[in-house]
Amino acid sequence: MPLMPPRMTDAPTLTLFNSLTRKLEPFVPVHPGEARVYTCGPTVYNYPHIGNMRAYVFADVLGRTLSYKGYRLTHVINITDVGHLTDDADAGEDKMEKMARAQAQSIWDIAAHYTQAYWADIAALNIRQPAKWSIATDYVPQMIAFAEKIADRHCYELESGLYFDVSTVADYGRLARAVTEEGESRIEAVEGKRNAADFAIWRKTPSGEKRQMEWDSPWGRGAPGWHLECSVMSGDLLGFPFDIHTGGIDHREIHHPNEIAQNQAFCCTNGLDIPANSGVKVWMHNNFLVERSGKMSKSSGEFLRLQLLIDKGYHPLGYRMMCLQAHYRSELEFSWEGLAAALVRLKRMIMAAERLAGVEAGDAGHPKLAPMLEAFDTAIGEDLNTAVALTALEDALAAKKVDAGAKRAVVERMDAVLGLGLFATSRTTLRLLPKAAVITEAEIEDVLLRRKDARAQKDFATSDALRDELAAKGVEVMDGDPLGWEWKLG
Ligand SMILES: Nc1ncnc2c1ncn2[C@@H]1O[C@H](COP(=O)(O)OP(=O)(O)OP(=O)(O)O)[C@@H](O)[C@H]1O
Ligand SMILES: [Zn+2]
Repeated sequence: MPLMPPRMTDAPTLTLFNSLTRKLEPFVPVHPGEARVYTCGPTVYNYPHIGNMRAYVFADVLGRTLSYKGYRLTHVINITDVGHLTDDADAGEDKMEKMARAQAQSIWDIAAHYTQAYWADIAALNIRQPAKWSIATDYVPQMIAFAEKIADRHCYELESGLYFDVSTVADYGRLARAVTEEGESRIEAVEGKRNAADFAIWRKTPSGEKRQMEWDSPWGRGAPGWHLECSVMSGDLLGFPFDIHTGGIDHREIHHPNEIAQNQAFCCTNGLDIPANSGVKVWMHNNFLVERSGKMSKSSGEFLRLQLLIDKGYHPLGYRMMCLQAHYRSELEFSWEGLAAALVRLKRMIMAAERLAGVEAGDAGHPKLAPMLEAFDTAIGEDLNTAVALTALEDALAAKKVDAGAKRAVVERMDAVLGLGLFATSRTTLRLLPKAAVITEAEIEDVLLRRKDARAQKDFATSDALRDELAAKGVEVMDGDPLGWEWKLG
Protein backbone atom coordinates (compact mmCIF):
# COMPACT_ATOMS: atom_id res chain seq x y z
CA MET A 1 0.00 0.00 0.00
CA PRO A 2 1.43 3.42 -0.86
CA LEU A 3 2.29 5.72 2.00
CA MET A 4 -0.40 8.30 2.54
CA PRO A 5 0.64 11.81 3.49
CA PRO A 6 -0.64 12.91 6.90
CA ARG A 7 -3.96 14.69 6.59
CA MET A 8 -3.85 18.46 6.92
CA THR A 9 -5.55 19.62 10.08
CA ASP A 10 -9.05 21.00 9.75
CA ALA A 11 -10.42 24.36 10.93
CA PRO A 12 -9.65 26.63 12.67
CA THR A 13 -6.69 27.00 10.37
CA LEU A 14 -6.26 30.73 10.67
CA THR A 15 -5.98 32.84 13.77
CA LEU A 16 -5.40 36.57 13.57
CA PHE A 17 -4.52 39.17 16.18
CA ASN A 18 -7.43 41.57 16.55
CA SER A 19 -6.27 44.99 17.74
CA LEU A 20 -9.79 45.68 18.99
CA THR A 21 -9.67 42.89 21.58
CA ARG A 22 -5.85 42.65 21.72
CA LYS A 23 -6.32 38.91 21.32
CA LEU A 24 -5.64 36.14 18.84
CA GLU A 25 -8.96 35.05 17.37
CA PRO A 26 -9.94 32.31 14.93
CA PHE A 27 -10.92 33.87 11.64
CA VAL A 28 -14.62 33.38 10.98
CA PRO A 29 -15.75 35.22 7.85
CA VAL A 30 -18.90 37.33 7.75
CA HIS A 31 -19.89 35.68 4.47
CA PRO A 32 -19.04 31.97 4.37
CA GLY A 33 -16.14 31.23 2.05
CA GLU A 34 -15.33 34.90 1.50
CA ALA A 35 -12.89 37.39 2.94
CA ARG A 36 -13.34 41.13 2.51
CA VAL A 37 -10.38 43.29 3.41
CA TYR A 38 -9.81 47.05 3.40
CA THR A 39 -6.34 48.54 3.68
CA CYS A 40 -5.69 52.22 4.34
CA GLY A 41 -3.70 53.44 1.39
CA PRO A 42 -1.10 56.13 0.98
CA THR A 43 -1.61 59.85 0.95
CA VAL A 44 -0.13 60.65 -2.42
CA TYR A 45 1.56 63.95 -1.61
CA ASN A 46 5.04 62.49 -1.69
CA TYR A 47 6.95 59.30 -2.49
CA PRO A 48 6.28 56.39 -0.16
CA HIS A 49 9.22 55.40 2.03
CA ILE A 50 10.10 51.77 2.62
CA GLY A 51 8.38 51.95 6.04
CA ASN A 52 5.09 52.77 4.31
CA MET A 53 5.69 49.85 1.96
CA ARG A 54 6.00 47.50 4.94
CA ALA A 55 2.30 48.16 5.56
CA TYR A 56 1.47 46.92 2.05
CA VAL A 57 3.77 43.90 2.17
CA PHE A 58 1.91 42.92 5.34
CA ALA A 59 -1.52 43.47 3.77
CA ASP A 60 -0.37 41.48 0.74
CA VAL A 61 0.74 38.51 2.85
CA LEU A 62 -2.60 38.66 4.66
CA GLY A 63 -4.48 38.62 1.35
CA ARG A 64 -2.34 35.82 -0.07
CA THR A 65 -2.86 33.80 3.12
CA LEU A 66 -6.62 34.21 2.90
CA SER A 67 -6.51 33.02 -0.72
CA TYR A 68 -4.29 30.09 0.28
CA LYS A 69 -6.74 29.14 3.01
CA GLY A 70 -9.43 28.94 0.37
CA TYR A 71 -11.34 32.17 0.89
CA ARG A 72 -12.57 34.18 -2.08
CA LEU A 73 -10.77 37.45 -1.42
CA THR A 74 -12.00 40.97 -2.12
CA HIS A 75 -9.25 43.40 -1.20
CA VAL A 76 -9.62 47.17 -1.46
CA ILE A 77 -6.78 49.66 -1.00
CA ASN A 78 -7.58 53.34 -1.18
CA ILE A 79 -5.58 56.25 -2.51
CA THR A 80 -5.96 59.36 -0.35
CA ASP A 81 -5.76 62.36 -2.65
CA VAL A 82 -7.63 64.83 -0.47
CA GLY A 83 -8.38 65.49 3.18
CA HIS A 84 -5.31 64.22 5.06
CA LEU A 85 -4.02 67.09 7.17
CA THR A 86 -0.48 67.86 8.20
CA ASP A 87 -1.32 67.26 11.82
CA ASP A 88 -3.86 65.15 13.64
CA ALA A 89 -5.71 68.08 15.11
CA ASP A 90 -8.02 69.70 12.62
CA ALA A 91 -5.99 72.88 12.63
CA GLY A 92 -3.48 71.59 10.08
CA GLU A 93 -3.29 72.06 6.35
CA ASP A 94 -4.16 69.52 3.65
CA LYS A 95 -0.94 67.64 2.81
CA MET A 96 -1.83 67.62 -0.89
CA GLU A 97 -2.55 71.35 -1.05
CA LYS A 98 0.69 72.10 0.74
CA MET A 99 2.84 70.01 -1.59
CA ALA A 100 1.07 71.36 -4.68
CA ARG A 101 1.89 74.88 -3.57
CA ALA A 102 5.50 74.00 -2.75
CA GLN A 103 5.97 72.44 -6.18
CA ALA A 104 3.81 74.99 -8.00
CA GLN A 105 1.76 72.22 -9.62
CA SER A 106 -1.86 71.25 -9.67
CA ILE A 107 -2.98 68.81 -6.99
CA TRP A 108 -4.18 66.46 -9.70
CA ASP A 109 -0.69 66.31 -11.20
CA ILE A 110 0.85 65.78 -7.77
CA ALA A 111 -1.61 62.97 -7.04
CA ALA A 112 -1.05 61.32 -10.43
CA HIS A 113 2.73 61.45 -10.10
CA TYR A 114 2.96 60.00 -6.60
CA THR A 115 0.24 57.41 -7.23
CA GLN A 116 2.30 56.11 -10.16
CA ALA A 117 5.42 56.06 -7.98
CA TYR A 118 3.55 54.10 -5.31
CA TRP A 119 2.23 51.60 -7.85
CA ALA A 120 5.75 51.10 -9.18
CA ASP A 121 6.87 50.13 -5.67
CA ILE A 122 3.85 47.85 -5.30
CA ALA A 123 4.86 46.01 -8.48
CA ALA A 124 8.56 45.86 -7.56
CA LEU A 125 7.69 44.25 -4.24
CA ASN A 126 5.50 41.59 -5.86
CA ILE A 127 2.43 42.92 -4.07
CA ARG A 128 -0.69 41.59 -5.76
CA GLN A 129 -3.16 44.00 -7.29
CA PRO A 130 -6.19 44.44 -5.05
CA ALA A 131 -9.67 43.97 -6.49
CA LYS A 132 -9.95 47.75 -6.39
CA TRP A 133 -7.87 50.85 -5.79
CA SER A 134 -10.47 53.30 -4.51
CA ILE A 135 -9.55 56.93 -5.14
CA ALA A 136 -10.93 59.24 -2.43
CA THR A 137 -11.93 62.07 -4.79
CA ASP A 138 -14.14 59.63 -6.75
CA TYR A 139 -16.33 59.13 -3.68
CA VAL A 140 -17.16 62.67 -2.58
CA PRO A 141 -20.93 62.39 -3.29
CA GLN A 142 -21.05 59.17 -1.25
CA MET A 143 -19.13 60.91 1.55
CA ILE A 144 -21.63 63.76 1.61
CA ALA A 145 -24.52 61.28 1.67
CA PHE A 146 -22.91 59.36 4.56
CA ALA A 147 -22.32 62.58 6.53
CA GLU A 148 -25.92 63.70 5.91
CA LYS A 149 -27.19 60.43 7.39
CA ILE A 150 -25.29 60.82 10.66
CA ALA A 151 -25.19 64.61 10.96
CA ASP A 152 -28.39 65.11 12.99
CA ARG A 153 -27.62 62.67 15.74
CA HIS A 154 -23.85 62.70 15.86
CA CYS A 155 -22.47 65.95 14.46
CA TYR A 156 -22.48 69.70 15.00
CA GLU A 157 -21.39 72.59 12.88
CA LEU A 158 -18.67 75.09 13.65
CA GLU A 159 -17.41 77.87 11.45
CA SER A 160 -14.58 75.62 10.23
CA GLY A 161 -16.68 72.60 9.41
CA LEU A 162 -18.93 69.74 10.44
CA TYR A 163 -17.63 67.98 13.55
CA PHE A 164 -18.27 64.51 14.90
CA ASP A 165 -19.25 64.44 18.58
CA VAL A 166 -17.40 61.43 19.98
CA SER A 167 -19.62 61.35 23.08
CA THR A 168 -22.55 60.22 20.92
CA VAL A 169 -21.16 56.71 20.39
CA ALA A 170 -20.42 54.00 22.91
CA ASP A 171 -16.83 53.37 23.95
CA TYR A 172 -15.14 55.92 21.76
CA GLY A 173 -11.42 55.23 21.47
CA ARG A 174 -11.50 51.66 22.71
CA LEU A 175 -9.27 50.57 19.85
CA ALA A 176 -6.59 52.96 21.02
CA ARG A 177 -7.27 52.23 24.68
CA ALA A 178 -7.07 55.98 24.99
CA VAL A 179 -8.23 58.27 27.74
CA THR A 180 -10.78 60.55 26.20
CA GLU A 181 -11.89 62.76 29.06
CA GLU A 182 -11.57 66.35 28.22
CA GLY A 183 -8.13 67.74 28.87
CA GLU A 184 -6.51 64.33 28.73
CA SER A 185 -6.82 63.72 25.04
CA ARG A 186 -3.90 64.24 22.75
CA ILE A 187 -5.97 66.09 20.23
CA GLU A 188 -5.73 69.82 20.24
CA ALA A 189 -9.06 71.52 20.55
CA VAL A 190 -10.37 73.65 17.75
CA GLU A 191 -12.27 76.55 19.30
CA GLY A 192 -15.82 75.46 20.11
CA LYS A 193 -15.32 71.68 20.01
CA ARG A 194 -17.50 69.84 22.49
CA ASN A 195 -14.91 67.17 23.25
CA ALA A 196 -11.20 67.40 22.69
CA ALA A 197 -11.27 64.27 20.52
CA ASP A 198 -14.06 65.52 18.22
CA PHE A 199 -12.93 65.66 14.61
CA ALA A 200 -13.98 67.32 11.39
CA ILE A 201 -15.77 65.13 8.90
CA TRP A 202 -16.24 68.06 6.51
CA ARG A 203 -13.88 71.04 6.41
CA LYS A 204 -15.28 74.27 5.04
CA THR A 205 -13.12 76.44 2.85
CA PRO A 206 -12.58 79.64 4.89
CA SER A 207 -14.45 82.55 3.34
CA GLY A 208 -12.36 84.52 0.89
CA GLU A 209 -10.10 81.50 0.27
CA LYS A 210 -10.13 79.06 -2.59
CA ARG A 211 -8.83 75.55 -2.44
CA GLN A 212 -7.76 73.58 -5.49
CA MET A 213 -9.99 70.74 -4.39
CA GLU A 214 -13.38 71.70 -3.04
CA TRP A 215 -16.96 70.59 -3.43
CA ASP A 216 -20.39 71.95 -2.52
CA SER A 217 -22.09 70.36 0.45
CA PRO A 218 -24.96 71.08 2.86
CA TRP A 219 -22.28 72.55 5.18
CA GLY A 220 -20.80 74.84 2.56
CA ARG A 221 -18.03 74.50 0.03
CA GLY A 222 -15.16 72.44 1.29
CA ALA A 223 -13.53 69.03 1.44
CA PRO A 224 -14.17 65.76 3.26
CA GLY A 225 -12.16 64.72 6.30
CA TRP A 226 -9.68 61.87 5.92
CA HIS A 227 -11.43 59.61 8.45
CA LEU A 228 -14.76 60.00 6.66
CA GLU A 229 -13.17 58.87 3.41
CA CYS A 230 -12.11 55.47 4.70
CA SER A 231 -15.43 54.76 6.42
CA VAL A 232 -17.29 55.57 3.23
CA MET A 233 -15.09 53.71 0.75
CA SER A 234 -14.80 50.60 2.93
CA GLY A 235 -18.54 50.48 3.69
CA ASP A 236 -19.51 51.22 0.12
CA LEU A 237 -17.26 48.64 -1.50
CA LEU A 238 -17.30 45.88 1.09
CA GLY A 239 -20.56 46.42 3.01
CA PHE A 240 -20.79 46.70 6.81
CA PRO A 241 -19.88 44.58 8.59
CA PHE A 242 -16.87 43.31 6.65
CA ASP A 243 -14.02 41.10 7.74
CA ILE A 244 -10.67 42.83 8.14
CA HIS A 245 -9.37 46.40 8.16
CA THR A 246 -5.60 46.98 8.10
CA GLY A 247 -3.16 49.83 8.51
CA GLY A 248 0.05 50.85 10.22
CA ILE A 249 0.07 50.91 14.01
CA ASP A 250 -0.15 54.72 14.09
CA HIS A 251 -3.69 54.37 12.70
CA ARG A 252 -4.72 52.48 15.82
CA GLU A 253 -4.53 55.71 17.77
CA ILE A 254 -6.69 58.23 15.91
CA HIS A 255 -7.61 57.40 12.34
CA HIS A 256 -9.19 54.03 13.05
CA PRO A 257 -10.94 55.00 16.31
CA ASN A 258 -12.51 57.84 14.33
CA GLU A 259 -13.50 55.51 11.50
CA ILE A 260 -15.04 53.20 14.09
CA ALA A 261 -17.05 56.04 15.65
CA GLN A 262 -18.43 56.99 12.22
CA ASN A 263 -19.19 53.37 11.36
CA GLN A 264 -21.08 52.94 14.64
CA ALA A 265 -23.09 56.08 13.96
CA PHE A 266 -23.82 55.00 10.39
CA CYS A 267 -24.76 51.43 11.23
CA CYS A 268 -26.97 52.58 14.08
CA THR A 269 -28.73 55.21 11.98
CA ASN A 270 -29.29 52.67 9.21
CA GLY A 271 -30.79 50.12 11.53
CA LEU A 272 -27.92 47.72 11.03
CA ASP A 273 -27.86 45.73 14.19
CA ILE A 274 -24.25 46.39 15.10
CA PRO A 275 -24.22 49.72 16.93
CA ALA A 276 -21.67 48.64 19.51
CA ASN A 277 -19.62 47.09 16.80
CA SER A 278 -17.05 48.83 14.66
CA GLY A 279 -18.42 47.85 11.27
CA VAL A 280 -15.48 45.49 10.92
CA LYS A 281 -14.75 42.20 12.65
CA VAL A 282 -10.97 42.31 12.81
CA TRP A 283 -8.70 45.36 12.95
CA MET A 284 -5.07 44.54 12.17
CA HIS A 285 -2.01 46.75 12.41
CA ASN A 286 1.56 46.32 11.31
CA ASN A 287 4.33 47.67 13.48
CA PHE A 288 6.85 50.23 12.25
CA LEU A 289 9.99 50.00 10.27
CA VAL A 290 12.42 52.02 12.33
CA GLU A 291 15.87 53.39 11.90
CA ARG A 292 18.34 53.75 14.69
CA SER A 293 17.22 57.35 14.94
CA GLY A 294 13.53 56.41 15.28
CA LYS A 295 10.43 55.81 13.14
CA MET A 296 10.92 56.29 9.47
CA SER A 297 8.76 59.19 8.43
CA LYS A 298 8.09 61.29 5.38
CA SER A 299 7.47 64.34 7.44
CA SER A 300 11.06 64.26 8.65
CA GLY A 301 12.40 65.24 5.22
CA GLU A 302 15.11 62.67 4.44
CA PHE A 303 13.73 59.19 3.98
CA LEU A 304 14.49 55.93 2.26
CA ARG A 305 12.66 55.14 -0.93
CA LEU A 306 12.61 51.73 -2.54
CA GLN A 307 14.25 53.33 -5.58
CA LEU A 308 17.25 54.28 -3.46
CA LEU A 309 17.72 50.64 -2.49
CA ILE A 310 17.54 49.70 -6.17
CA ASP A 311 19.99 52.45 -7.15
CA LYS A 312 22.43 51.06 -4.62
CA GLY A 313 22.20 47.63 -6.22
CA TYR A 314 19.76 45.91 -3.84
CA HIS A 315 16.99 44.03 -5.58
CA PRO A 316 13.62 45.19 -4.14
CA LEU A 317 12.64 41.63 -3.30
CA GLY A 318 15.53 41.68 -0.83
CA TYR A 319 13.47 44.23 1.06
CA ARG A 320 10.37 42.04 0.85
CA MET A 321 12.46 39.21 2.30
CA MET A 322 13.59 41.53 5.09
CA CYS A 323 9.96 42.25 5.96
CA LEU A 324 9.02 38.56 5.92
CA GLN A 325 11.85 37.68 8.29
CA ALA A 326 10.17 39.70 11.04
CA HIS A 327 6.70 39.22 12.45
CA TYR A 328 4.42 42.01 11.25
CA ARG A 329 3.58 42.99 14.83
CA SER A 330 7.23 43.48 15.77
CA GLU A 331 9.22 46.58 15.10
CA LEU A 332 11.75 46.03 12.38
CA GLU A 333 14.98 47.97 12.35
CA PHE A 334 16.34 48.81 8.96
CA SER A 335 20.06 48.49 8.28
CA TRP A 336 22.02 48.04 5.08
CA GLU A 337 23.73 44.98 6.58
CA GLY A 338 20.33 43.46 7.36
CA LEU A 339 19.16 44.15 3.83
CA ALA A 340 22.30 42.58 2.35
CA ALA A 341 21.83 39.48 4.50
CA ALA A 342 18.18 39.19 3.44
CA LEU A 343 19.23 39.43 -0.20
CA VAL A 344 21.80 36.66 0.20
CA ARG A 345 19.15 34.47 1.80
CA LEU A 346 16.81 35.12 -1.10
CA LYS A 347 19.63 34.36 -3.53
CA ARG A 348 20.20 30.96 -1.92
CA MET A 349 16.52 30.15 -2.23
CA ILE A 350 16.44 31.22 -5.86
CA MET A 351 19.48 29.03 -6.58
CA ALA A 352 17.70 26.06 -5.06
CA ALA A 353 14.58 26.89 -7.07
CA GLU A 354 16.68 27.10 -10.26
CA ARG A 355 17.29 23.37 -9.92
CA LEU A 356 13.56 22.92 -10.42
CA ALA A 357 13.46 25.05 -13.56
CA GLY A 358 11.61 23.29 -16.34
CA VAL A 359 10.15 20.75 -13.92
CA GLU A 360 6.41 20.44 -14.10
CA ALA A 361 4.57 20.71 -10.79
CA GLY A 362 3.20 17.33 -9.78
CA ASP A 363 1.27 16.08 -6.80
CA ALA A 364 2.28 17.97 -3.66
CA GLY A 365 1.35 15.03 -1.46
CA HIS A 366 4.82 13.52 -1.09
CA PRO A 367 5.34 12.01 2.39
CA LYS A 368 8.81 13.53 2.75
CA LEU A 369 7.44 16.99 2.07
CA ALA A 370 4.33 16.65 4.21
CA PRO A 371 6.03 17.79 7.46
CA MET A 372 7.28 20.95 5.76
CA LEU A 373 3.89 21.68 4.28
CA GLU A 374 2.29 21.18 7.65
CA ALA A 375 4.86 23.36 9.43
CA PHE A 376 4.27 26.03 6.83
CA ASP A 377 0.52 25.80 7.11
CA THR A 378 0.62 26.01 10.89
CA ALA A 379 3.05 28.94 10.93
CA ILE A 380 1.21 31.06 8.40
CA GLY A 381 -2.10 30.19 10.05
CA GLU A 382 -0.84 31.43 13.42
CA ASP A 383 -1.21 35.14 12.85
CA LEU A 384 0.97 35.11 9.73
CA ASN A 385 4.21 33.83 11.19
CA THR A 386 6.20 34.45 8.03
CA ALA A 387 9.56 34.01 9.80
CA VAL A 388 8.81 30.36 10.55
CA ALA A 389 7.02 29.83 7.23
CA LEU A 390 10.23 30.90 5.47
CA THR A 391 12.23 28.18 7.18
CA ALA A 392 9.63 25.60 6.13
CA LEU A 393 10.04 26.77 2.56
CA GLU A 394 13.83 26.49 2.85
CA ASP A 395 13.48 22.98 4.26
CA ALA A 396 11.27 21.99 1.35
CA LEU A 397 13.78 23.42 -1.13
CA ALA A 398 16.59 21.49 0.57
CA ALA A 399 14.74 18.16 0.85
CA LYS A 400 16.76 15.28 -0.58
CA LYS A 401 15.60 12.29 -2.62
CA VAL A 402 12.23 13.81 -3.36
CA ASP A 403 10.42 13.68 -6.64
CA ALA A 404 11.15 17.00 -8.39
CA GLY A 405 7.55 17.49 -9.49
CA ALA A 406 6.28 17.13 -5.94
CA LYS A 407 8.92 19.51 -4.69
CA ARG A 408 8.05 22.07 -7.30
CA ALA A 409 4.37 21.83 -6.37
CA VAL A 410 5.11 22.35 -2.68
CA VAL A 411 7.48 25.25 -3.29
CA GLU A 412 4.99 26.92 -5.62
CA ARG A 413 2.26 26.57 -3.03
CA MET A 414 4.36 28.17 -0.31
CA ASP A 415 5.70 30.89 -2.55
CA ALA A 416 2.17 31.83 -3.56
CA VAL A 417 1.78 32.97 0.05
CA LEU A 418 5.18 34.55 0.64
CA GLY A 419 5.33 36.15 -2.80
CA LEU A 420 9.07 35.96 -3.35
CA GLY A 421 8.59 35.02 -6.99
CA LEU A 422 11.16 32.22 -6.74
CA PHE A 423 10.43 30.90 -10.23
CA ALA A 424 10.16 34.32 -11.83
CA THR A 425 13.53 35.67 -10.68
CA SER A 426 16.95 34.32 -11.52
CA ARG A 427 20.28 34.65 -9.80
CA THR A 428 21.44 37.12 -12.44
CA THR A 429 18.33 39.31 -12.49
CA LEU A 430 18.64 39.52 -8.72
CA ARG A 431 22.03 41.18 -9.07
CA LEU A 432 21.43 44.83 -9.89
CA LEU A 433 24.11 47.22 -10.99
CA PRO A 434 24.15 50.26 -8.74
CA LYS A 435 23.36 53.51 -10.46
CA ALA A 436 26.71 54.99 -9.48
CA ALA A 437 28.70 52.14 -11.04
CA VAL A 438 31.41 53.26 -13.47
CA ILE A 439 31.29 50.07 -15.52
CA THR A 440 28.47 48.23 -17.28
CA GLU A 441 27.59 44.59 -16.74
CA ALA A 442 28.55 43.74 -20.31
CA GLU A 443 32.01 45.23 -19.76
CA ILE A 444 32.44 43.24 -16.56
CA GLU A 445 31.40 40.02 -18.27
CA ASP A 446 33.79 40.75 -21.12
CA VAL A 447 36.80 41.21 -18.80
CA LEU A 448 35.81 38.08 -16.86
CA LEU A 449 35.68 36.08 -20.07
CA ARG A 450 39.18 37.24 -21.06
CA ARG A 451 40.38 36.42 -17.56
CA LYS A 452 38.92 32.92 -17.83
CA ASP A 453 40.84 32.37 -21.07
CA ALA A 454 44.06 33.59 -19.48
CA ARG A 455 43.61 31.23 -16.55
CA ALA A 456 42.87 28.33 -18.87
CA GLN A 457 46.22 29.01 -20.49
CA LYS A 458 47.85 29.34 -17.08
CA ASP A 459 48.71 32.96 -17.90
CA PHE A 460 48.37 34.13 -14.31
CA ALA A 461 50.06 37.47 -14.91
CA THR A 462 47.30 38.49 -17.36
CA SER A 463 44.64 37.02 -15.11
CA ASP A 464 45.88 39.09 -12.16
CA ALA A 465 46.14 42.20 -14.30
CA LEU A 466 42.52 41.80 -15.41
CA ARG A 467 41.44 41.29 -11.82
CA ASP A 468 43.22 44.53 -10.90
CA GLU A 469 41.63 46.31 -13.84
CA LEU A 470 38.20 45.39 -12.46
CA ALA A 471 39.21 46.27 -8.90
CA ALA A 472 40.16 49.75 -10.10
CA LYS A 473 36.55 50.17 -11.23
CA GLY A 474 35.17 48.95 -7.93
CA VAL A 475 34.42 45.38 -9.04
CA GLU A 476 35.53 42.60 -6.77
CA VAL A 477 36.04 39.24 -8.49
CA MET A 478 34.68 36.40 -6.37
CA ASP A 479 36.38 33.19 -7.48
CA GLY A 480 34.65 30.10 -6.17
CA ASP A 481 31.76 32.05 -4.69
CA PRO A 482 29.36 29.38 -3.42
CA LEU A 483 26.46 31.50 -4.58
CA GLY A 484 27.95 31.69 -8.05
CA TRP A 485 27.76 35.45 -8.34
CA GLU A 486 31.40 35.68 -9.58
CA TRP A 487 31.64 39.41 -8.97
CA LYS A 488 30.25 42.15 -6.84
CA LEU A 489 30.69 45.85 -6.54
CA GLY A 490 32.81 46.67 -3.54
N1 LIG B 1 7.76 53.62 9.56
C1 LIG B 1 6.67 52.96 9.20
N2 LIG B 1 6.66 51.60 9.23
C2 LIG B 1 5.58 50.90 8.86
N3 LIG B 1 4.44 51.45 8.42
C3 LIG B 1 4.37 52.80 8.36
C4 LIG B 1 5.47 53.61 8.74
N4 LIG B 1 5.12 54.92 8.58
C5 LIG B 1 3.85 54.92 8.10
N5 LIG B 1 3.39 53.65 7.97
C6 LIG B 1 2.11 53.22 7.40
O1 LIG B 1 2.19 53.46 6.01
C7 LIG B 1 0.87 53.61 5.48
C8 LIG B 1 0.80 54.80 4.53
O2 LIG B 1 0.88 55.96 5.26
P1 LIG B 1 0.73 57.41 4.64
O3 LIG B 1 0.94 57.40 3.18
O4 LIG B 1 -0.48 58.02 5.21
O5 LIG B 1 2.04 58.01 5.24
P2 LIG B 1 2.22 59.22 6.20
O6 LIG B 1 1.55 58.88 7.47
O7 LIG B 1 1.89 60.47 5.47
O8 LIG B 1 3.77 59.18 6.33
P3 LIG B 1 4.70 59.41 7.55
O9 LIG B 1 3.91 59.06 8.79
O10 LIG B 1 5.78 58.47 7.28
O11 LIG B 1 5.11 60.82 7.47
C9 LIG B 1 -0.04 53.71 6.70
O12 LIG B 1 -0.67 52.46 6.90
C10 LIG B 1 0.90 54.02 7.83
O13 LIG B 1 0.40 53.57 9.05
ZN1 LIG C 1 -7.81 54.98 6.23
